[in-house]
Amino acid sequence: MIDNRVEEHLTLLGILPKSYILGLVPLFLYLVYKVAFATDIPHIKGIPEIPGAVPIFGHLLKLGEDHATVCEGWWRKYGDSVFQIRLGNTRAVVVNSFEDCKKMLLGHQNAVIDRPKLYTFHGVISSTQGFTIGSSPWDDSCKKKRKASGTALGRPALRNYHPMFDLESYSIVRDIYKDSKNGAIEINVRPYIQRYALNTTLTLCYGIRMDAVYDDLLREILHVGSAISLLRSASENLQDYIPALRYLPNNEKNARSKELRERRDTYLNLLLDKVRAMIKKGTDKPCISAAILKDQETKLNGVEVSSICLSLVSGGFETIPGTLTSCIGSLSTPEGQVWQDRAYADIKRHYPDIQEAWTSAISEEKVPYVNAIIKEAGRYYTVSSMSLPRKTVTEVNWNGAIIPPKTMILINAQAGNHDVDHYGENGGKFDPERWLKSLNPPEESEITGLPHLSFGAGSRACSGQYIASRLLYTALIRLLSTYKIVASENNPPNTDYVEYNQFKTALVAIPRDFKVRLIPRDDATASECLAQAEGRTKEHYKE
Ligand code: HEM
Repeated sequence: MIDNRVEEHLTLLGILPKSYILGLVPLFLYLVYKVAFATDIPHIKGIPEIPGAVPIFGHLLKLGEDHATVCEGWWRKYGDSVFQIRLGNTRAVVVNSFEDCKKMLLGHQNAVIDRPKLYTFHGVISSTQGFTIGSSPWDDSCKKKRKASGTALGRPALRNYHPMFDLESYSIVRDIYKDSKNGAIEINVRPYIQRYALNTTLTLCYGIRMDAVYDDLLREILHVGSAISLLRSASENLQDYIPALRYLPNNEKNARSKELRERRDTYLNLLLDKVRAMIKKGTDKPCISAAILKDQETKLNGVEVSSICLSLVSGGFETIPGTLTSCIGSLSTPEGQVWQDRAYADIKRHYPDIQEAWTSAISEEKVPYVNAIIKEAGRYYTVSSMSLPRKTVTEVNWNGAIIPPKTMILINAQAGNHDVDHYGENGGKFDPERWLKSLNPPEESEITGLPHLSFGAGSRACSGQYIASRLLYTALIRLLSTYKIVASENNPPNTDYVEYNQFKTALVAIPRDFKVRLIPRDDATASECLAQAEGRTKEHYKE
């Protein structure tokens, strides 16, 4: 209400006539309503909205830091697997059960092919190197980038990478053998796996790798990448959904984003410069950036090349370590000793000579028990718990309710992956044997369709899923055939599918640190496997 004295004042001053001021009141109230309650997409009829949204923030405060777990709780509390929420000024549809996630991603794959643009990530962090593929809206440029990455990461391309799988997985065992004094000292396996994942994508993109686990450039890339992943979640970035916050003085989010952007630009430019220099000297290795830089006919521009390399580097360096480290955590528990023994017996069944297991692991994924462990690790530890957000390009008719174009769709992969209606009563437990139809001998169940939601599905599914499976497989075969892995008594792993993650706000989970003790299975064979791998890789990579 406008106070009478203010009205008189303004009227007396001759600024506004009284009737005019009264006329402005509804406009003012409308504007207040608009700012406090309005969303990009109006309420969607026929899809329940979670109660308790507050002005301006909507459900953001209720969602807290761990959106996947809170949404899973809402699904169970209110009984609707699909519901709408308000993230500040943005309306989003959240999908929770396995069947509904599958139906949204596969049944409506053309309609949900787009990705939303967010202020902090797209507007500030990505303003120089372009968007990663996983964050690019669906347009011609994204199509070209997805095609190029699909070629580099597809199943047929894997055979070109055998020497790289050999070298990088050998390096894990070589260094943990050395640093743990062949099992005498407990170690944290994550840094070795981080180097494994990062070296793989750096080799693919730039033909460059770092041999030391604590190499400065390697650690800088990992540090900046993780810090950026923290800036991509809704709970960290209220300014993405409440635009007024962007204009606060001393905006720390923007300052931090710019600092990280500069640090990322520095190493991406350095890597590309190294490739240019190698091309000039004729010493460049086969890799994506050299191929594109040398190919004058290429249809990709400079920003697109950077974006592809950035997508591959950031696509793998946290997802692989998150999955593999947590998987090793579960295998190292007392219960996990049985799984390890069965996996070892299955490796020996297929490869009575362990050296053959080492050499074959780079080119074929033949051991059913190890495949079962990999599927279960992917499902149980849903490292990207809310997947990557999607946006509708056309209407989606969801059981009669019309979800309009441009609506944000959030796939709660964590909820779908632990859905007891799909995976049975023990859906909340880590159990590799759920993927086997027989144990003696282990035989994989035939899966038609989607085993789990961790790689997404449909039109924007993970481009790196085949290479990811091979990386997990090769490393596990070599580790499990060399060591029995036992959890540290003082620093054991947290194997809860929510609590294993130390940063709930990050886009990709970062497992809490833990240590394991490694008990050598057969010293003589391990030394022989390492010596042979060293010989092979030296021969292959000699200048
Ligand atoms: C365990 C390992 C991995 C997991 C759990 C994972 C998970 C995901 C998820 C959930 C998505 C979004 C899918 C969707 O919207 O339906 C995605 C997209 C993507 N991933 Fe992965 N990823 C992994 C490894 C990798 C690797 C190793 C690479 C590259 C070397 C990679 C490259 C990509 C790319 C380029 C996209 C974007 C696809 C698009 O938007 O069109 N990923 N990944």
